[in-house]
Amino acid sequence: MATSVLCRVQSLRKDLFLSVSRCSVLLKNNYLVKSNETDECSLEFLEGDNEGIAVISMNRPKAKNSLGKVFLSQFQGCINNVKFEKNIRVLIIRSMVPGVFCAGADLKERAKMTNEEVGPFVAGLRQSVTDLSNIPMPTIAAIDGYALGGGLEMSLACDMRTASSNAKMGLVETKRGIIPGGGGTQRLTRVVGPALAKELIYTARMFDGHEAAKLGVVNHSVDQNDAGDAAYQRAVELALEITPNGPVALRMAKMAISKGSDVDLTSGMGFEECGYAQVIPTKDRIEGMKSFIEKRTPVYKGE
Ligand SMILES: CC(C)(COP(=O)([O-])OP(=O)([O-])OC[C@H]1O[C@@H](n2cnc3c(N)ncnc32)[C@H](O)[C@@H]1OP(=O)([O-])[O-])[C@@H](O)C(=O)NCCC(=O)NCCSC(=O)C[C@@](C)(O)CC(=O)[O-]
Repeated sequence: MATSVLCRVQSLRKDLFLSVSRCSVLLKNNYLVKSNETDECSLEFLEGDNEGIAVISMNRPKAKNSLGKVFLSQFQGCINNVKFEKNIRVLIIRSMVPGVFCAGADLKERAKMTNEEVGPFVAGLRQSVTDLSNIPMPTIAAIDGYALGGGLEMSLACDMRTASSNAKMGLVETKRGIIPGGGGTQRLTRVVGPALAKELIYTARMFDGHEAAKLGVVNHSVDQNDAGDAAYQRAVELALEITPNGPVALRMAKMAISKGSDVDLTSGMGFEECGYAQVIPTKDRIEGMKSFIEKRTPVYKGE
């Protein structure tokens, strides 16, 4: 069973407050537990066998999860809250809208903006996607449908991606007379290299989940199931391979790989050294060795 949460009581933002105030809430462990199905983005912490996994669910059916002002504000709220969760070891981003992950920029809302408004709005969108990429724990995007423009950019800001066979992905911005603005020019290039990124962006080509795996855009592709959530199920499986491992180690590995990928090898080794220094004083490091010697499963506490 999942516990849905929106945000910490102490950090309620006005827009989130308005959203929360419309739904039934109760206090639990310092969180406002929500049950408002009209929220465009919500955060939940899985329990039982899936404990340690947080899920951001996108749910804006009428506009195919496109990135409008309200959506982005709620998405940012989810990110702001999950990043401080010491007990969360993996974050999954999924859609609750059948057949679509995210349709990118909200083109109808954008059409009403003046030229002066567009630049700052896209800068905010870019920052939200960057905030997602900077979340300290491992992240997985579960792509069970269309992931276009900003939708694919959002998934590229995650550490890993799973996709279903019916997923359709693409940085289609040039078809709309713009360029990727949520980090796609940079992150797709880092994932597949400049030649392929250029081809995909210049052509605005769309590709399915299996093609995406062949191109290296996603880690795993799976045939879609009757429920339409095969990529999400694969993401949970992947998360469950990660959750038993040392939480501090996971975060330090992410930091070293992410920061190291942007610099030369020698500088990258510096990030590895910094990350390693953080795990040395942890109780989890001792537990890792002790459990091996005692021939039992380690119990990590993130300390
Ligand atoms: C996703 C499919 C294939 C589904 O295709 P479909 O299943 O045939 O559904 P549909 O096209 O009938 O869409 C259903 C409803 O969702 C709406 N809708 C759907 N997408 C959007 C959208 N983006 N913005 C606003 N509304 C959208 C659409 O207008 C329609 O509303 P209705 O006509 O029923 O009132 C199709 O709808 C589609 O092609 N959508 C547009 C995809 C697209 O071009 N996205 C923008 C990319 S540019 C970008 O993301 C820019 C960025 C982020 O990098 C930088 C920046 O912010 O500028």
